[in-house]
Amino acid sequence: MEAMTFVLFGATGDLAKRKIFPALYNLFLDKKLPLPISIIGVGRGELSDTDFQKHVKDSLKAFSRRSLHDDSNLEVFIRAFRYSHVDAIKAEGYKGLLELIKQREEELNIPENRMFYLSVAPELFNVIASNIKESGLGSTKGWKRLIIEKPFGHDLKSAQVLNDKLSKAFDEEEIFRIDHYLGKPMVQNLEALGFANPVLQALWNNQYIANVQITATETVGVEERADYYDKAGAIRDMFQNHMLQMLMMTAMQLPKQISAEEIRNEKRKIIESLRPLKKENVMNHVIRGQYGPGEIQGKPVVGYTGEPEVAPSSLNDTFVAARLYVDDDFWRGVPFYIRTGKRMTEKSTRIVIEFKNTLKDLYRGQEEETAPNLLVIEINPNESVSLQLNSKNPLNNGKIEPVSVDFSSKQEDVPEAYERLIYDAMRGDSTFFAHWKEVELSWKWVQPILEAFEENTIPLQLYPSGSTGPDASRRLLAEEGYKWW
Ligand SMILES: NC(=O)C1=CN([C@@H]2O[C@H](COP(=O)(O)OP(=O)(O)OC[C@H]3O[C@@H](n4cnc5c(N)ncnc54)[C@H](OP(=O)(O)O)[C@@H]3O)[C@@H](O)[C@H]2O)C=CC1
Ligand SMILES: O=C1O[C@H](COP(=O)(O)O)[C@@H](O)[C@H](O)[C@H]1O
Repeated sequence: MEAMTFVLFGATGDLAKRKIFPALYNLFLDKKLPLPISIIGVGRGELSDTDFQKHVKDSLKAFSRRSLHDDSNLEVFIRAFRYSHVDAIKAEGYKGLLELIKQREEELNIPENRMFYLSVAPELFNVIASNIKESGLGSTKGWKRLIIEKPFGHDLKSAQVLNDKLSKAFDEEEIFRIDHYLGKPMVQNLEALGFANPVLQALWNNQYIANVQITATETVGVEERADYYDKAGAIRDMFQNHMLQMLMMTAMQLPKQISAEEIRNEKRKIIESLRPLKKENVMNHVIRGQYGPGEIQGKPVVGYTGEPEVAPSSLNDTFVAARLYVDDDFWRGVPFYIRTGKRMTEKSTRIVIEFKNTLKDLYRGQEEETAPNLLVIEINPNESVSLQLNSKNPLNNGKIEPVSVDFSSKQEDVPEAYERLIYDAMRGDSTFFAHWKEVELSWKWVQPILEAFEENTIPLQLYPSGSTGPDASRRLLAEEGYKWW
């Protein structure tokens, strides 16, 4: 991998501390960081390089997946860090930043390859990108790349405006839009599951699959993020990005070759084939929920509107379930059910493929009913792939019962999503980053839902904290004779 300068805007922030520094450090330990490397943190606070290096070290102590005990390497890693005190919205500060970048490039004898990571509030994305361009930071003899965090826009229009502005400073292939779900090992594994197994490949269509269920539930509530979350809701926070990305990854077809471009093309075809929703139809396909008071792990918790900094009258969605259809030749007629919510019974991200139960009638009249075959892909916190089959149980009078065959072994010490994604961006591999077209089409698809929620034309279903969500979400599946797995 080529040597580079890694400029981190928002270096004193929460994400940098919890995810980005630990990711860089673990890449360093795995010898996946190009050395020497120049890492420059940017923030408005007045920190010396030594203060900043201490801040990085403290973050690693608190959040690295590998401990720092007896780590003689640590000092080598920490010495790569410098700090630049810049108000990123003011153009004048960039002169000093450029000088520091150049000085370090010379000292370390590294080429002008520059990675700019914007771990700052989204309102700053376009002003920083434009300042990078105008100040000459982006005029390099090597390459330049931009990593940006979510949220990418607040709706279709704002996302388009933001993209237009970013594209004045960076080309599409230079922009790496992080969706951390695409860095999860099991989401990345979807590609191999579908493409490297002819058995599954043959069954991956509407002839054999009855429905697909994609779930991401959490036990946590809004935490300290009410300011952002109350304007975003589950629809923008999880559904428009992570959930639709998982849908695309699950439904895409085998590309002609495995490359970033081909895979992203296949994903795009899926989002293009999603049956559009009309605003007046949203209530038939989408459930909007909000958590009320309840219990999480035996402890009482307040409802959403009782959370600090949430207005008592807030109608914000903390739960969304929806039924979608991919109207292409492979998936026509197969419902995709998606649900995501906070303050639910368990933390679980999983994809369940329910196969058609074509042999159900064979056992009718014998007081037995076969369960459908299920392919269960556990993404978080467990990582596993299992297949539910039917088999006679000799310990129960030979009755047919579902058995689960597990194909995975728990891997210890797996790199975290941020490690994988930062490593990919450093190599220039954009396979697991969201292309602008995917983002735009996702916003386009959810836009009628945003409007229906805004206009309050669909009921807000309250569910108790610690439950599996509103009853209406179960009815959504029951209408077609299914249930959530
Ligand atoms: N935290 C998380 O778990 C997640 C965060 N994200 C996204 O990541 C981004 C960062 O989030 P997070 O770290 O939580 O935010 P924080 O508020 O914790 O940090 C913001 C950072 O931006 C810096 N900053 C703010 N204004 C300026 C400015 N004018 N010039 C230079 N630096 C500035 C702050 O430094 P200073 O005050 O010193 O200037 C601080 O380092 C956001 O886009 C967020 O949506 C996405 C997923 C999860
Ligand atoms: O992006 C986000 O994701 C987290 C859930 O991520 P996970 O990796 O723990 O499944 C969610 O809590 C947060 O609200 C959202 O912004």
